[in-house]
Amino acid sequence: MTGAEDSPCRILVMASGFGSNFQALIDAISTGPLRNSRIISLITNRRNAHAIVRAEKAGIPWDYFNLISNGFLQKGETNEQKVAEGRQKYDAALAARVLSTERERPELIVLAGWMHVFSSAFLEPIEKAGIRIINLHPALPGEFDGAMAIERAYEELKAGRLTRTGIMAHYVIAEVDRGAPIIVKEIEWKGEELEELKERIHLHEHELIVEATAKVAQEIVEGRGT
Ligand SMILES: Nc1nc2c(c(=O)[nH]1)N[C@@H](CN(C=O)c1ccc(C(=O)N[C@@H](CCC(=O)O)C(=O)O)cc1)CN2
Ligand SMILES: NCC(=O)N[C@@H]1O[C@H](COP(=O)([O-])[O-])[C@@H](O)[C@H]1O
Repeated sequence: MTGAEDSPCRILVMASGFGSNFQALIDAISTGPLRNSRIISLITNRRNAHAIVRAEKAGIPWDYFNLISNGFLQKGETNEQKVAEGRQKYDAALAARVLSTERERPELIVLAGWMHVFSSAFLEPIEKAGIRIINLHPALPGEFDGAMAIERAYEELKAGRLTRTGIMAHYVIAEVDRGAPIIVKEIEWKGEELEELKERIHLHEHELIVEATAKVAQEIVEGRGT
């Protein structure tokens, strides 16, 4: 890489859990497939997320920012209006945190097991700043949107209503898991139990998230200044 036009794509990863896909991205930067990128930071909404340990081992700055712990919603609140208001305020504050002039600004946000549904309060300011958001989802387009996708697919496979499931990386829009697909991979069921299927799916996910992130990062790097 020579000038600013060839500097690595600045990536912010958001993860809520074990972080094996985050680790796949970290490893891909050092081993080559993601050499066009740099992970500038991790944001997690779960203090016990193992993704934090991975960030610390990799020397990647991380933030913990939680809907309840950071005071946007009372624990156990059931009033729908209060919950909606709290989520909107959290989302707006999270966007402000991402866009703060006190931190390096990302060009791409990768959701790697981020378990919080964004409202427009996050999506709009991020889109206005020209930052793309992509998400890894363990299902095929239009199937099993939302959380627990693999478990729900497994029930359909066992019932004989499906013979395959799949995974995808997609752009993030307000409608959950309905953004334009970037890469889609079908995964045939081999008759295995749920945990074995999950393990096999996760291995495919680790490849797909790197491939999709590298593809979008390259488009960003090549599109700078155009
Ligand atoms: N507006 C969007 N937000 C998010 C998207 C998206 O496509 N549009 N993708 C998700 C990731 N995701 C599936 O890929 C997903 C994650 C979590 C949930 C969910 O129901 N979350 C619950 C809380 C669940 C929990 O804390 O365990 C919630 O937010 O209330 C659905 C889909 C990321 N965000
Ligand atoms: N709807 C979003 C969703 O279900 N994402 C899923 O969370 C897991 C994160 O694993 P990880 O923490 O080991 O990367 C992955 O299976 C990913 O597809």
